[in-house]
Amino acid sequence: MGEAPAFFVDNLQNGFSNGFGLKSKGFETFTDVGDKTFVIGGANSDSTSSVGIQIYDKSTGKWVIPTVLGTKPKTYKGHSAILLNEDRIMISIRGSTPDDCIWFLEVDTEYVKEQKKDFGTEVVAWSKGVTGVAEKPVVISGPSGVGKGTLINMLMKEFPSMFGFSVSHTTRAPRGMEKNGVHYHFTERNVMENDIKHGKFLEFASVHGNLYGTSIEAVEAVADSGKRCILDIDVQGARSVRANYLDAVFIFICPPSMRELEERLRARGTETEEQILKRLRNAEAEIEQGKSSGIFDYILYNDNLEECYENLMELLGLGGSAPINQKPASKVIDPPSNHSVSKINNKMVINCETKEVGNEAKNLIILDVSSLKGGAPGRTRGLNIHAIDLFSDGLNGIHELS
Ligand SMILES: Nc1nc2c(ncn2[C@@H]2O[C@H](COP(=O)(O)OP(=O)(O)O)[C@@H](O)[C@H]2O)c(=O)[nH]1
Ligand SMILES: Nc1ncnc2c1ncn2[C@@H]1O[C@H](COP(=O)(O)OP(=O)(O)O)[C@@H](O)[C@H]1O
Repeated sequence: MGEAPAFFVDNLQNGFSNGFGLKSKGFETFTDVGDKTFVIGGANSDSTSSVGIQIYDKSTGKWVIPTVLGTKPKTYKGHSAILLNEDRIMISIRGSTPDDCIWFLEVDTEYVKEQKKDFGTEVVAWSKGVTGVAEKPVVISGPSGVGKGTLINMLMKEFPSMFGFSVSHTTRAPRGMEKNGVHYHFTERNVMENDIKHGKFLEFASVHGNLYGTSIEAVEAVADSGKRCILDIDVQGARSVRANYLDAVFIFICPPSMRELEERLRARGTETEEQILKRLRNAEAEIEQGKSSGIFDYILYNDNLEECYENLMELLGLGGSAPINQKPASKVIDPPSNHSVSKINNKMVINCETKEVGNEAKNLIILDVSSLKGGAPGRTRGLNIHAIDLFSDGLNGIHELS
């Protein structure tokens, strides 16, 4: 049995009385979850404004402005909204770019419940909906000077369409050849601390006296491009990723000896004597933890560089003549400005009216949401999408998009 459309944004236009004494500006949707009503949009009638969110608590009769986490939709020209699994609202953005049209606003998921405890406020969290499921990221750790960067560069050079580097944020100063946004996002400590507070980082750590961290966006942007993400992070960061987040392959790179490590660090010539000594002092503890903490799935010794690289490729499934299974970038859909959303069992139906010259077509986009993975603070992956064209003479065809 089908269910009635949950909400059509068009119903609210032209001063529709919303029952809350709130003057509609034409872009809001109202979604009930328990005794709360989530009012999405309408913060600003400017067509390019970002989506505002307010919560009406029916039990207290009060309005609440929640803490909003995650990356929001880039553009906002109105939307349709529908409740999914009682804990998130699926939102399709009108006339947006194809990679930016399906979003989820989590309102009562496990992640949101945890964040509510931390913030002591109402919390909602955005995550972008994408098709496909990303390959496991690769976390590479090891002491300074062991050769992590060298190995990662070799991998990225040989398989440029397969791997993408997670560009970390750091408060340390750039080295001579380092480019902002390529090697690191070089940033001020107060800016980074504020972003950490607002849940934008997957992990962060203080290393050799500076703050380093992986933003959620850095990892997700690589996955969105259909590539496998490589993270070069310290042991503390690897521990956090292991504990909090994702299924990844964890690799620790060990030097053949402390003496060799020192020689490599000095030969690299990028640090002052004081910085080299600090890195060497920290290296002993890092190696100790890397070998014994149970964080890492593999330990590789980087004595001979070529051999170590071969071993790295082997454990990433690239050894010998292994085929390179390049996954296509996630496909997403593009609902036109004139659309609405409804729900039939566990399928979401986006109903699009399109007027082509000499041809009036109705296009249904069916989203199967039964195997969603992930969610805030990253992406909601695994959307299964089918498009159905209905022309005036009936069902014309079904196109599977993913
Ligand atoms: N936790 C964490 N560590 C990072 C991150 N980015 C880099 N690091 C680690 O910070 C340490 C210092 O990195 P860097 O200043 O580039 O010096 P290098 O290791 O001597 O090349 C290394 O152990 C990196 O793996 C990050 O985003 N998070
Ligand atoms: N197996 C190896 N043998 C000799 N030198 C190496 C080896 N691996 C890396 N190096 C050199 O050691 C220095 C440190 O390597 P780098 O990749 O910058 O380390 P990390 O990123 O772990 O700090 C670089 O000058 C690099 O060319």
